Amino acid sequence: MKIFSKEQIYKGDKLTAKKQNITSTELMERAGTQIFNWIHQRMQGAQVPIHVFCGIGNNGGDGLVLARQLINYGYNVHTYVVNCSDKRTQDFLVNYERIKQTTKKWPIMLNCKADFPPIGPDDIIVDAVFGIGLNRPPNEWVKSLFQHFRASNAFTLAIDLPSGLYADKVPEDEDGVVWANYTLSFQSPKLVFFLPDTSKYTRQWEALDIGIDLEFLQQTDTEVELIGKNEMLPIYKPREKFSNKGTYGHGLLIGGSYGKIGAMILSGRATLASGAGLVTTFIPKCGYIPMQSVVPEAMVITDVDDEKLTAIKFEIAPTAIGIGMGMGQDEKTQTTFQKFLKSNSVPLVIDADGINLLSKHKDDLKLLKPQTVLTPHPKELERLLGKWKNDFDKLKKAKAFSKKYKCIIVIKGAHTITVFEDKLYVNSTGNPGLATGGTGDVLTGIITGLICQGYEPLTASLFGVYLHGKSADIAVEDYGYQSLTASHVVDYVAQAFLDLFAMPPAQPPAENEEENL
Ligand SMILES: NC(=O)C1=CN([C@@H]2O[C@H](COP(=O)(O)OP(=O)(O)OC[C@H]3O[C@@H](n4cnc5c(N)ncnc54)[C@H](OP(=O)(O)O)[C@@H]3O)[C@@H](O)[C@H]2O)[C@H](O)CC1
Ligand SMILES: [K+]
Repeated sequence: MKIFSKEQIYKGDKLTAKKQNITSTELMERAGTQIFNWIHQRMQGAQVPIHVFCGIGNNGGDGLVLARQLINYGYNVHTYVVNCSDKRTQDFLVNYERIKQTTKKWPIMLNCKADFPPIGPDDIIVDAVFGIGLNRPPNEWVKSLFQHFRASNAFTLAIDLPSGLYADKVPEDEDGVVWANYTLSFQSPKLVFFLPDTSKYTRQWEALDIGIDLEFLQQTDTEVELIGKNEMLPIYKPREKFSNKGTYGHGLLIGGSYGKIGAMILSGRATLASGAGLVTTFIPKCGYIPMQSVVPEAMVITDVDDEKLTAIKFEIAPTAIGIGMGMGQDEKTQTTFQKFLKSNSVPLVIDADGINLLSKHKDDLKLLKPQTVLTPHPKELERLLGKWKNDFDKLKKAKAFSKKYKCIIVIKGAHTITVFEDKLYVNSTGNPGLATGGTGDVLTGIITGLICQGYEPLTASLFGVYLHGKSADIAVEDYGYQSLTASHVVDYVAQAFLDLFAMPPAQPPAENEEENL
């Protein structure tokens, strides 16, 4: 799913009105009606007090459309105008008139703290104060209003995005933002829903289709894309009938050190589970017996050293290599890693200590071949890029780094973001159960296995991240967040593949349909 910038959203609105020969007021009516339908479907007329707080722009206009429709359907509605500026947009004014003609209970003007209404914990707040038009921090009294929302503990539904949250930067003061339970966003979600600094402002979100011009949606290239099943299904490569293990590539995993052979076992198992034809692991001697015993499918080449890697040498011709898992940062390991980078021409995934060694010896970064995949967690990324001011700064630095070294950066996190040059791919699968040792080793194994099967490194990264998160999402149903381990994630990769083709559960026939059976 594309994630549009706010400039693109404004452009899409204009174009839609023009092409569909409708006014912007009609588009607002559509937007407000979609929100109304969403609420009405869930509330079915329940008389819970609904407080609709409208700003003075088009987000406020959406709120007024919603409030009018709720009133028409007999809901218990209280409408407020948060009078934070003397300006009014045209469509706000149209809908302000319309609501005044609908009910004698006119919207209440809020001008200062003394005007705030009481809000009960079982009431509902609709936040339509600011949308994508926010361009400066809210006034002090408006901030207090947002804190009043939060203190009420009422369910808060934000329209388009939580007020006080910018579409494209991190707010300075978290008290100046609405903390929403749910956000109904028009046409596509906003990037801020997925970033560690800003995702806390909405627990859940949903995108509502307001009929923006299809051609515009299809043809506009966005900087950000949300990756889900719909994006992954078309790239899936089916297994051929007349194929053999050679068809699906030979994955080589290099890493491990005394006490960290488990990382390599997990990676090895994951490379196999993702479909590689053959897997070889290159590990220190101490790992030979455990690896052969636990992963009988994998072949093993050992270093001359018992406990660490000192001389990476092999005579096989791998299709893809994953390196760095549990590898340690010994000086001798650094020397052989650098030598390896100089001579290697096989597609490469670098993880963990591989990344740490690159961060310590930044000159080695120029040895990376184009489309090398790096899979850092936030600390490893910081070592690589230096400190950042906030998430937008982090992404800017990551894009510059990716362009400089032509590499793919998989920034691991609650929503893993894969960065390649100027593009950002936000993953939609995964859960907090993945916050446990070894899951990163599994991810590296999966991505390496996918490259072995002919997926381009970028596609393999996106698909690998998606499958890894999906495995965890399925596994968590059986193991719960606390007990989920990296081994479970490997065990459930199969389910993640199968889920790509799972049919949605059949709906029971509607009553009148049943009669016709
Ligand atoms: N396709 C769609 O997504 C549609 C979205 N709609 C809704 O429209 C809003 C965007 O509406 P807009 O009027 O552009 O912006 P806002 O409502 O967010 O803000 C209105 C104006 O408020 C001023 N402003 C900005 N920051 C502050 C502040 N801190 N304090 C006071 N006032 C502020 C600013 O104007 P200025 O001239 O004063 O700078 C804003 O322009 C979108 O989010 C959707 O909800 C459409 O209804 C349908 C299509
Ligand atoms: K809002």
